[in-house]
Amino acid sequence: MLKAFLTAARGPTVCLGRCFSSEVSGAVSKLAGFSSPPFSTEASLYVHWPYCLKRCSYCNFNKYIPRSDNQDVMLECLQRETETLLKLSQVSRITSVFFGGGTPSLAHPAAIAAVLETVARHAGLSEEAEVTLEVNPTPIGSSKLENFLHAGVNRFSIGVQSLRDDDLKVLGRDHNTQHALQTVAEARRLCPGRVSVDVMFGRPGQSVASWELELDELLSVCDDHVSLYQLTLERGTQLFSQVQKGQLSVPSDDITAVMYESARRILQNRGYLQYEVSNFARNGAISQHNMSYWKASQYLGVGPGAHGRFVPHGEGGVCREARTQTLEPDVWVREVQQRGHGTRRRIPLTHLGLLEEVLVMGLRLIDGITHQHWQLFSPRADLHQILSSSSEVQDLQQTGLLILDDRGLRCSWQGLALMDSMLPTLLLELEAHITQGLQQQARVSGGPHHPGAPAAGQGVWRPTSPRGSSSRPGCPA
Ligand SMILES: C[S@@+](CC[C@H](N)C(=O)[O-])C[C@H]1O[C@@H](n2cnc3c(N)ncnc32)[C@H](O)[C@@H]1O
Ligand SMILES: C[S@@+](CC[C@H](N)C(=O)[O-])C[C@H]1O[C@@H](n2cnc3c(N)ncnc32)[C@H](O)[C@@H]1O
Ligand code: SF4
Repeated sequence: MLKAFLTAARGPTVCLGRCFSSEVSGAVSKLAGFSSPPFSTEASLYVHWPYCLKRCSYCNFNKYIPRSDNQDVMLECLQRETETLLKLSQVSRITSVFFGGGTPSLAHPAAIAAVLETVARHAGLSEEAEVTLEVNPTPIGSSKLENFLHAGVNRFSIGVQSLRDDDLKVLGRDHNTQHALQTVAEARRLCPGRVSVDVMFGRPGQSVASWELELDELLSVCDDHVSLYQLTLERGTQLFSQVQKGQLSVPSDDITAVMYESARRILQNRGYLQYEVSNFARNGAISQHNMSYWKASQYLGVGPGAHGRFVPHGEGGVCREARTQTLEPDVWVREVQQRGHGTRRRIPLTHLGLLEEVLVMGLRLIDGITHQHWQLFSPRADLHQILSSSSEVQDLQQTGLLILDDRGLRCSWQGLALMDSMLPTLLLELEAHITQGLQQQARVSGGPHHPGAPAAGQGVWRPTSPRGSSSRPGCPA
């Protein structure tokens, strides 16, 4: 199963404030193969709320326990950074907004409303745009749901994680099963058809039989969207050291593979169609925002540690950049107050880097990557040209794990669970094809690559190493 998180390569960090003029970047693009993604004035927006009431034992996301109430200053800075990034990207329409964290349900509903107003003031935000808020199912979170709805939220993503009190304790959650059930029921009352639940499997002490029973219980109370994540032991977390010391044990890879397969079957039997490695929906309730990641669309990331991918048209940029905001909230606040944004890392994506993202993210989808979609990013080389002549790719097709046909490239049902092991082959073929093209181009134009430009594959975002099996969220955290 895929560990399909994207992680930053330890490539060169682009100096903040440096910008390419269109003319220079155009010339560099030609020789170094920088990306010119399809021109778009649209983007989705991710907003990170970095605070939690307590640390869950397994979590290594960017979150902090607040030392004091600084909601006012956080709000001011989130608004200011949203404004800055909207101007910089020249995006005129935001297609979806996702408030994630951390625990964004700790924010005042008025803060959520104010961020949405900022978006609407500086770019279009249509009435129909999906606006998701992650909710921790504590009594505090659920009592505010109605206010969040009035603030403009129209989709709730609830971190249920488990319906077993003992397991919730081991995970260090600050809710119990009763709280989770109440929150899901209240969210469904307010937002029918637009409630998602996150649940984790592969937890300490879990068996296949107990997991199947628990999932069945969850499906009888939940709404139309389920995200299923395999618990990943993250270095530096309490759970990691408990397992290292032998105080707790987690199911083996073979067992978690069986858990994943049985969950896929149970969800399918209950009418939830799998549309991505970790995501299942009934009645077409797929997550539009996450879809923008898997389709490699532009997105802005606002708040500490948020990630974005966009072309900074506002300063004459022509290639897409992978951007990360400063992680630590106090430092991020200072930076936003001083210069309007807390962007810490800017990495211009090469043509190869962009295509790698299209491939890695797109293959997570059950429908994979269509030829039309690929062509938007790679008008000159289609998927057949890049992959068909490779004997390794042919082997993957013959074993029934990978499909490359008139529709495009995708994993089979069986292949989706093994995508991690297929990616290196596909990425190598892609790299070889693009590098060959660049070498030919350099020979024709009679010169080496521009000295200041990263070579193809350098300073780009790469998939994590193909180890182990995991269905942790395919989102850019
Ligand atoms: C980062 S949390 C933020 C939402 C919210 N604070 C919560 O915990 O419900 C988003 C989701 O990531 C998933 N997640 C976090 N840490 C994980 C881990 N170590 N392994 C697998 N999934 C994880 C959980 O399912 C969680 O609902
Ligand atoms: C784990 S996913 C869960 C999504 C949920 N299952 C759903 O369908 O709505 C959400 C988490 O990923 C992380 N995340 C998503 N988009 C991000 C971005 N652009 N930058 C940084 N973190 C992001 C955040 O920690 C967020 O809590
Ligand atoms: S899992 Fe959610 S609530 Fe728990 S520490 Fe991580 S972000 Fe906070």
